[in-house]
Amino acid sequence: MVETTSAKPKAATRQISIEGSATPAHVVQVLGTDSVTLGHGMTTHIARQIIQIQPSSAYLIGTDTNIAPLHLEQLQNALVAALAEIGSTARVHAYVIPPGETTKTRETKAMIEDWMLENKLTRDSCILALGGGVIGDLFGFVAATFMRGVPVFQIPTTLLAMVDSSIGGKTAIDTPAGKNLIGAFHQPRHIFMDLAYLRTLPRREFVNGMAEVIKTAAIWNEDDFTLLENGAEEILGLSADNSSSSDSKRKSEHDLQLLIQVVLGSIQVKAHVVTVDEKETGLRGLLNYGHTVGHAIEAILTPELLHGECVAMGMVREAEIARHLGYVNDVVIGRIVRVLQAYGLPVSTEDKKVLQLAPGKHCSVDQLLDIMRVDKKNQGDKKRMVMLSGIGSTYEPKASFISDNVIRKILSPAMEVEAVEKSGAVKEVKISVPGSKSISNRALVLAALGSGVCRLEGLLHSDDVQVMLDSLQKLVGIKYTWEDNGDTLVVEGGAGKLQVPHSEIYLGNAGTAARFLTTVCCLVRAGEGKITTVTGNSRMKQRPIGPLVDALSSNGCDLAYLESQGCLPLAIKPTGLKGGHVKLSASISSQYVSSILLSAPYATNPVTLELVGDAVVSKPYIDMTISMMKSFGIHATQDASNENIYHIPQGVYTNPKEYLIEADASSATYPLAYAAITGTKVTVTNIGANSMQGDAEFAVKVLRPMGCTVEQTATQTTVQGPARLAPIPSIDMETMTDAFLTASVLAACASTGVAGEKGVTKIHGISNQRVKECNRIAAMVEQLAKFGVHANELPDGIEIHGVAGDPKSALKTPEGGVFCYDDHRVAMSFSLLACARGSGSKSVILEKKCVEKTWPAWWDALENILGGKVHGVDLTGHGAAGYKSSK
Ligand SMILES: O=C(O)C1=C[C@@H](OP(=O)(O)O)[C@@H](O)[C@H](O)C1
Ligand SMILES: C=C(OP(=O)(O)O)C(=O)O
Repeated sequence: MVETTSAKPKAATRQISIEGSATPAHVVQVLGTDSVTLGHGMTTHIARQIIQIQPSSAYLIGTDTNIAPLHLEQLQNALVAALAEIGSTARVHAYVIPPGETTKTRETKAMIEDWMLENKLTRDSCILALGGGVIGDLFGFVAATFMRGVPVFQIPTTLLAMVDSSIGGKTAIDTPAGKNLIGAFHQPRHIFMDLAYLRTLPRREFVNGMAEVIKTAAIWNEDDFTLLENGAEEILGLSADNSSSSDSKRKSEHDLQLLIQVVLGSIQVKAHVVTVDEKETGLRGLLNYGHTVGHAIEAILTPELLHGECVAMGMVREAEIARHLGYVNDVVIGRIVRVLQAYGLPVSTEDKKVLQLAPGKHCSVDQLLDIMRVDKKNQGDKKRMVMLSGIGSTYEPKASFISDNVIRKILSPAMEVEAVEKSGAVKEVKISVPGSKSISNRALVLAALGSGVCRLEGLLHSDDVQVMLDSLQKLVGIKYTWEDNGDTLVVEGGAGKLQVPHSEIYLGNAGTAARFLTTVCCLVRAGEGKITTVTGNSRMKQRPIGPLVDALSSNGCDLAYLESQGCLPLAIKPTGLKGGHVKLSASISSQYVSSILLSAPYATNPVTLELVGDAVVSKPYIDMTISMMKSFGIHATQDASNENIYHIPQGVYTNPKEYLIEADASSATYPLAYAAITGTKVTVTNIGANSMQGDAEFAVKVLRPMGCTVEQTATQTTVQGPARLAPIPSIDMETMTDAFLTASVLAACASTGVAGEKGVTKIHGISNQRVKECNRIAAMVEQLAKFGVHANELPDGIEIHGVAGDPKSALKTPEGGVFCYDDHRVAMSFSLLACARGSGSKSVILEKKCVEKTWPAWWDALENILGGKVHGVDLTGHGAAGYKSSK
């Protein structure tokens, strides 16, 4: 592997002062000469420089009808004045075309050329491309071929054109076969980037350019990437139509310096890369990160979606391909996704924004692969794309060859899982599972509320944690940095300082984040008249939060339901939490209890929390909360005479220097169950009896009674599956509710060993699983039936009638595929049942992406570590009606 990371070079740069501008400009070298001037308010300078660098008989400004009314006259006047200053009689012309990619054609090029010929422009003329990427590419290409080539100056007016297309001399037009397929390398004489132009750039266009800035940082420089991660709100505030920033604020020196830092960092990389590899024989190909998939998406979604938006989606997919190939881990994907989302860029073609902007358009995998066939980076029929090896580094110093099979697997919405063939000797597989969702989200709340710096090691990188990180950034204003290639997150706590966020707190379908942060939002005191909106996805808007809201309201907090009673979204006023005696009903979710516990130290008075009503569920999670609060310096205690009463002292969490997050015991149930269901041996190397998670007992309490050989040490768990799984007549899984789905698919394969007799397993204590990511009990009954397994609901659980005899012959093909109800645990559990089917059989698991809630790399782990076989399938298009998504 070629490490391209350490202190990678950027192009040489010097500062100059510009007449009439208070801000010094930066001059960047490309191909050994001063080629880019980046400054603010430089029209006069630009005009004088152009006529000095390139004395000509005529100057033709090429622009479009969007830019012309804003900037053309000013530039024309400046040129005329500059020419007059030196007594030149050179002509100044303008050619204005309609805006947009659709004009970047052979026809427009011919029209411009004919006009130039008619107007007697000669070889000593010069073209000035004033506009975005289309103008730069098109007028650049006109310049490349007019009279065998005339000089061109690039004057980009969009962020995208500044950081990307204006540098490097690529010029082109589009043809029906694809974008930029006909063109030439024609280096500009100079590129003038006047940041004042960005003041008129709409926010969406600004964000469009940020996609390329993010891309460049991702392949080249982690520090630049960190700046983008932490500065999203501020950087977005620099866009023109940002309502919260007035014109005067935008023009402030600090903002301008930040903008210069962001743009300069990016163009220095591009300038360096172009200098090393002008004609793109290797290194320059790295700038195409995200573009192989991105261009294919763009070909379908243009003009509704912009180039940067498509590249953003491409970056995520290409990073996922790198993860599948083992080059990067979840941390990298998490950071890429989070930073793109922070700037409002779409990260998947299923993104709400994409569906709104391009309704009715669909990117089928076959179509995407087909479009990729004409990518310029391809060698013959071999596709190439840029593989990251970390943030700021790439696997090769050029684009890598990737097989269609791999691309299909990552792009497909569904996964086909092959049955696992039993081989003779059992070999042991070792696997470490990702960090605990529950512990990650608690640790983040604690560290953000605490004082001092905390290094969180082993954090989970998944959707649920992502929404927590984003929200804390907004609520507490904390900044993060990553160490050890992203394995450690360094959080500087706010010591209880909180603010009403500028935008809504969106928590997807993360129960922990939604519940924990509802109380944190009540803690906010400053910001009278302002409101925090807490919301989630459509399922989260159905999941109950009423008991928590009731408890907080009775304590003087002001929360209002914005849609349905008892559910998100909520409007929360910054009242602070009064404290004292708080009564709470916790029979639906223990997360309500953890929520109040976590925030209680910051109440005005010490909190006594009394749990009332029916029995409390998921008690191990409450113990986990108390134990973690202790690690952060606050000792909550259970009342000596009433175990339903907790006393929480006031205080501020003291951040431990380091906090190690346990691996996820619920996730560990899947590889362990894989051993159980396939009769193989699996060791989960990072979950053992020492864990504070209830689900860590799954192996001992569920797998062992089912006939597995289980060895559990303090830190790891090994399971050897039996020849036949035995049913468990009755088991209470109240302390490990999330693991009941895993147990259910095992129970489906369990039999008594008596011919023709079905083994029945009854799971109790899990009734609140009806209000999780979906109604999980109903979901299991429905989907098990597709495999020919009968199950029925119990008031507090599920009864499963295992197939009599060998599951290999008894389990049927789940016709229409397994619906996952957008529930990660349904998807992971049924992917195991698919492994247990007869030789050669294949089962389709729809909505494969839902695993990203807690284990984004599950499919990679199933195939690359456990030894399962999976294939990407895209059932949309043919027979799609049968595959309705539950979303
Ligand atoms: O506090 C936590 O981290 C969790 C508590 C449990 O929820 P309930 O208390 O609602 O059962 C569990 O299902 C969830 O995945 C995580
Ligand atoms: C129920 C779950 O999640 P949450 O309640 O945190 O959304 C889960 O992970 O299974």
